[in-house]
Amino acid sequence: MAKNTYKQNTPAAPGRGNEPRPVRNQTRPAPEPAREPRPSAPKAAAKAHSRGVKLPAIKLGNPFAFLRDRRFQLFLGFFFLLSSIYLTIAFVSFVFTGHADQSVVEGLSTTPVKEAGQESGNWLGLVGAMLAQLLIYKGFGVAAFAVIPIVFFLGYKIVFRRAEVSLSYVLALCLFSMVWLSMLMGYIVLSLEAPDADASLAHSLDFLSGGIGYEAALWLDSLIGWGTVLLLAFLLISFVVYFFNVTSLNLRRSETEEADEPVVAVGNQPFASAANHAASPAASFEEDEEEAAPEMTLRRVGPVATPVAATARPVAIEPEPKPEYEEDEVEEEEYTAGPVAASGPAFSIAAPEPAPAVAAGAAAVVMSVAPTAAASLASASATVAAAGAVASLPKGPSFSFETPTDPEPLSIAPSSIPTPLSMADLAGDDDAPLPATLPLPAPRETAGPALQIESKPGELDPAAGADMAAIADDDEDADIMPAVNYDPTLDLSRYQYPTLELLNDYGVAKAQVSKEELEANKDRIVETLGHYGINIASIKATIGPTVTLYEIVPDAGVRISKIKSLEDDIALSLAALGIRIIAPIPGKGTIGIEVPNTKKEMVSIRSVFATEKFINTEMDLPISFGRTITNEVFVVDLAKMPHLLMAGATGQGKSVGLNVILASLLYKRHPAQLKFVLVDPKKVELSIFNKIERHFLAKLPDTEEAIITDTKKVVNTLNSLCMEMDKRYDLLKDAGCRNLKEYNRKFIERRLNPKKGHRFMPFIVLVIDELADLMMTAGKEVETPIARLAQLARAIGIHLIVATQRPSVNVITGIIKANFPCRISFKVTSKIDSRTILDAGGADQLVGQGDMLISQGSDIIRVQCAFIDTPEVDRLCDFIGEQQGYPDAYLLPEVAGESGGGSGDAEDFDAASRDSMFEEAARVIVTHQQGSTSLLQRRLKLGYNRAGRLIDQLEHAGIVGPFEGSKAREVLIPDEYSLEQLLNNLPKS
Ligand SMILES: Nc1ncnc2c1ncn2[C@@H]1O[C@H](COP(=O)(O)OP(=O)(O)OP(=O)(O)O)[C@@H](O)[C@H]1O
Repeated sequence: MAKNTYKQNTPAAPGRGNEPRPVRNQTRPAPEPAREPRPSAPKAAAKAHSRGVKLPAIKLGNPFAFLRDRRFQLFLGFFFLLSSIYLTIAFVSFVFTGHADQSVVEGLSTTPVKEAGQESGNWLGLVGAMLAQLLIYKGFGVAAFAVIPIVFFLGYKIVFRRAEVSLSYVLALCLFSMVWLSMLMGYIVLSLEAPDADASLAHSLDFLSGGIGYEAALWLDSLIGWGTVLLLAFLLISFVVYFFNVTSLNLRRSETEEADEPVVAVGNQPFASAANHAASPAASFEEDEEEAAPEMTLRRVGPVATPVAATARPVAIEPEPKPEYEEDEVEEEEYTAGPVAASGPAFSIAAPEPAPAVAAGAAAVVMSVAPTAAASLASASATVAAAGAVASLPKGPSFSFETPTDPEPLSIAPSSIPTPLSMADLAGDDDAPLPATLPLPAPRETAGPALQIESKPGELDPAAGADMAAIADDDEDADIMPAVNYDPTLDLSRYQYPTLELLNDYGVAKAQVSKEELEANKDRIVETLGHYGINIASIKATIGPTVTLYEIVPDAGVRISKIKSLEDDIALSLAALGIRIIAPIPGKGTIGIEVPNTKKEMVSIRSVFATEKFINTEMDLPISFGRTITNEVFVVDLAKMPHLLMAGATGQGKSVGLNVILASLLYKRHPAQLKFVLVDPKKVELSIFNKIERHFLAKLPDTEEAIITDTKKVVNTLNSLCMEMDKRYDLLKDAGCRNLKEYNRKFIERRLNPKKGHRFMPFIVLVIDELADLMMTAGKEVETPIARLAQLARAIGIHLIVATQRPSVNVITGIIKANFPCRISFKVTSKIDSRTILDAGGADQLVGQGDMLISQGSDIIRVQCAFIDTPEVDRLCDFIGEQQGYPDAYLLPEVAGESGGGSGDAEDFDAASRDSMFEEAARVIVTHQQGSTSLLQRRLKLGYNRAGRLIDQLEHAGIVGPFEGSKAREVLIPDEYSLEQLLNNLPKS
């Protein structure tokens, strides 16, 4: 990471009034010998700063904003559409009237326009005649007709906002055809002009080539004579090879036959519905040998791919006449049933290397980032320059500070460059997803080049196709790859990834710490440590979004443990909230003191999403949390975590944090690859995500709402997830895979048979917004499945994110904690809470508003969580929700006895048979935090039997845990307030 660090060493400047206290230890080693020369730009800015000149904020205007005005777009789109009609008529007319109009157009300089217009024979008047004359006669001859599809396509794409092929595809095809055909025609016309040829015929046909074609042919003819024909043929072949990505000439199945294959839609849930399985990739290697993956042959990736996505249900396929050569190898229905055949002429085949679209996307990233990075650098250098002024005030020990320039662009690309801001656009095609996000190499049918070839390894006898199927079926580890990869995103192939435009643009972030603040803090740190006899060799300050880290190098001989033991005293002396001491900073041997900035900088979600680190990440489930103290974007992979426990007192940024996690995943994953199970006992926090039910949510069968707000239903959902987990493990075992990634790869490569129950398995992320609520009402019943999932679900792609306001040991029990190695804490109210969640203090010292500590094993990192506002989440969900989705949410396995719930479920707690002293007994138990029958007997003066019955009822209500032999039962409700809430929620007798 590049940082601008300006170091300023002692000695103190003479004559300044407020020198720091003299440092006691005069024998400390001399500070760094030489003063680093500072670059001139910061120097100038430092001067400006010291003169009190405010540096102008760099603001990027948006001169092209009108391009996003939909009215303007429609105006432009219709203009192009009508222009294409106009050109067609003008060109056709030219064929009949062109010769006559020639003199009219050429005589325009001498004839008045009105007169010329009346003389013009073109059906579209003088303008029609001029256009045709320019493009056909002087330009490319009849090949100029190729301009029309380009103009039409532009209009269509702008008006309807969709297109089955990319603009670059149409442009490349039409422009090449135009130039090549024009040259060919030019050569033909030239040949007809040969002395022995019919001159009048040549003259009447010279419009065929146009001026450019004719001149080019003339030029070539003079250079290489009839070699022109060979050159033209060579150009054509080269174009076909590159444009259609031809890599093999295995033409056993002719292209025409392929093109005749019907387009088949695949069922809506490739992983859920049996119908879909029937039509899914298996087709190429079903049980019978005849189903062997046929030799892969040429398939066009053509413009008609989208019907696959547009069709909601599997389409019945009429058997086609079999191509003769296939008779021995392939059963026809099988061959045409899968998504392979589904594509017919519109089909793409996974290329082993990234499709050109990917490369284009990468280029787009670089290009788009450049202006932004420049802006951020400019702003950063301005800040650093200002900071330079501070560093030039030498006082006390060596003091330096750094304002890190951003490792990635700090700001987002200016909105005047709309295209780069679109995540989907970065892939090089409007319709394509981000290449980096897709773990699958398969290009989408709309994005890639039009024709790709994949052939079976050469050493295999083509006639042995049937054997291949048998091998693939029986030995799933066979090296032989079936020809075409399965694309799980095919059902929603037109799905558009959310764009950054949906998020608020807060402009370029600025460091908010003034030199006075830095100086004052430094002085106080030096002074305070001096009080305790700790002398400092140097201090370095790093300004982060929320806190500034003062990195201290103590004098030789000072023990770090001494500083650590003085943590509270130092914090008291500095008298600021949120001082955190890190002694030593891991891997550095220095001591860190984090002091909150008086003015915090808000880290916008857009600024952390618009970074290369996030855009180009290869992670499975990337979460871009925010920025670290050094302003680095903090991106982690949930798949590796593999679960996350989040705590924080109310109002400290937990809900925003959850939204950041969900938004990160929504930006980077396709609905086929990820499903959320959302549990929201607070009922309002996650309800906003209802709109994406048919895209990204999972639910139990026969439930109305995908988001679970009723705590009683949570137990069923958790049990259902456990069932899903067990099922997934069975499938993994059957497939001989160790984890989901391996399994899905195998499935995509069609090495697993859907008829044996195999399916593409999306990641499932379970989000529980308030664990305390659940533990209160269902206790062990939720704890057990949560612990089980947390222990086992990692390998099969089920990840848990559990949040709670109350990080007490009643809620975050030992068993839960043990299975969540990655924990996040926003500000909590006490050191004890901090220890409960992080196994360390510090979270109580945070400053709130998204300031958080992330503990992964032994490392604790301070991060300012990005901020995403509710309207932004709303827009994101609308954007996804308005697109075509699956017919229903992803269905989890059905749990037996679902409606009734298990024993102890508060739902089946019989209100009528409840003891009249039930509530009183509950209060006694909770007040004393002791679940014993004898306590009730004593306090309520009851007989043993009645007290025993009451305890049973309390267990049913989830207030006490189950019978544990001689020990008192565990009390599941931590305090009276929670108890009152629970009692209010119980059915009344
Ligand atoms: N990352 C952040 N950056 C700036 N401000 C934030 C951030 N996170 C939260 N805030 C501020 O704090 C307020 C409360 O945040 P949030 O609703 O996420 O708290 P919470 O912990 O979920 O509270 P509760 O548990 O009561 O729902 C927000 O409305 C916002 O103003």
